[in-house]
Amino acid sequence: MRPSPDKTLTSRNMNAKVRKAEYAVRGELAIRSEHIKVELANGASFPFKRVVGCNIGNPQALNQKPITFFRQVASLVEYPDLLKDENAELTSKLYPSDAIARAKLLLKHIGSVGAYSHSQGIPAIRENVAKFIAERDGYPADPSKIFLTQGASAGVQLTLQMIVEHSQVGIMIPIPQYPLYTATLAVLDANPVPYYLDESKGWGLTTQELQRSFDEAAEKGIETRALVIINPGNPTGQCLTEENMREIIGFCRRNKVILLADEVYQTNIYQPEQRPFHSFKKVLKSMGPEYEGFEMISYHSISKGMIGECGRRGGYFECEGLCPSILEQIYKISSISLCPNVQGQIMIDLMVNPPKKSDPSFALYKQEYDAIYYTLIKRAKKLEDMFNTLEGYTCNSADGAMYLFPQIRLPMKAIEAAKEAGKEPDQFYCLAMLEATGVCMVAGSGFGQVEGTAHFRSTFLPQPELFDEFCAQIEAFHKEFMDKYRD
Ligand SMILES: Cc1ncc(COP(=O)(O)O)c(CN[C@@H]2CONC2=O)c1O
Repeated sequence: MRPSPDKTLTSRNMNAKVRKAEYAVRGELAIRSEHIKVELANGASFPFKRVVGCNIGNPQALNQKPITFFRQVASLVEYPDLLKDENAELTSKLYPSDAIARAKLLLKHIGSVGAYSHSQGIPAIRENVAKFIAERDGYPADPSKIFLTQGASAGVQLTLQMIVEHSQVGIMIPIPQYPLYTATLAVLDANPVPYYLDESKGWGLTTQELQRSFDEAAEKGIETRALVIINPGNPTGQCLTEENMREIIGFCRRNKVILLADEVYQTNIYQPEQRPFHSFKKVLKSMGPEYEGFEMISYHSISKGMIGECGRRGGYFECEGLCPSILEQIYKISSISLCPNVQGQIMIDLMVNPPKKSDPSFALYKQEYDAIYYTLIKRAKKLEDMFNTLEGYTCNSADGAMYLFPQIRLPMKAIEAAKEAGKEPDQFYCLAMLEATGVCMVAGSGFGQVEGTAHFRSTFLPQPELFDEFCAQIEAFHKEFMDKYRD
């Protein structure tokens, strides 16, 4: 397409695949919420005092306190002079001995946080990740098959790039799904192959639905090569049973599909007795030698859990059953970006190797970790219960992750008004909520949903001291909205 007279690059002649990509978590609602923040700061009046960002799982943006030990180590490696003998007396007053020891050990492996590291990630940290995986699962892990990344997002994008050979390749994704996947597939010009989670069964997943989705794609000439499983689910919060996981692995093997196991919420587990987290690595290895060579990639991140160090951009993926030549290609692609940022890698090390019971910092670490964990459980339940009292709402509980995804049944008048405004009904509802309360959600249409249904996703992260106000604002808004559009 010819560029316009004064610009070489325009939205018309840019890469059409990039133009097609959408990421609702930071889409229209998030953009409007940012504008409102500026207007509020400039003295504009709104029927609320503050914007509450429930659109993104970003705990520290909502005043969640970072884990003290992690920040102590991070600050020491950032300014190594604090570790010099001449500063020992001052530093020992400010920092516990195990934080000082950890910082020194890390610097022994790293040299400087300002230096490029190994492109696959610092070997000593990858060894700690492998130890963590082995202890978690009871099966060995190989550091040479672990890649540290700029958040799990970068790992997902890199590995999908490896798999998508041409525009007939299909990648199976859950509906509802986290839009990192559809956005990345759009840029790669690949085919999202949707399989539906069953809301009436707690967002359950059946192999019958997987096979239906796979076969339907095949009939269209799509060559499905991978299956994305998000466990615990985002936006839906469900946690898979071991039996279901074995069935899923069986489906992948029968259909020669690589399993992409997104497990970034593996410690956000709120019913550990009834629905504990099982890694796909553990379940796979428990299925015995006939599954030798099964191809799988598992992802983890420092952005979630009780850590919430989203801005540092740290994550990893573990490769299972991939050809050595593919691992070499993954390394080559990783090396083009030189290395993941070193402070993010350090946070991965701290995530997989936190203070132990015998360490001076363990008591504080456990106290902080548990405090965050139990308040997440409490807020999840409170918000779920509130949603289920609202007219037209039904909301499944969150077994895990950081979100609730209520279905909303809106009056026909509201649906017609949404159509008039050129919006999906749930987007229209969320925009109205934002303008009335300052609470920013993400419409279900941004995650995919059964045709004719409407949902939105809310985090349960607003700080405990504001949570009652937050809930009351939504209740009041919803009543007013339903009265306004009552059929
Ligand atoms: C399922 C899932 N996978 C990967 C990521 C990426 O994490 P990194 O920060 O490690 O790249 C996220 C982030 N969750 C987004 C961000 O906040 N809210 C969300 O839905 C996620 O929810």
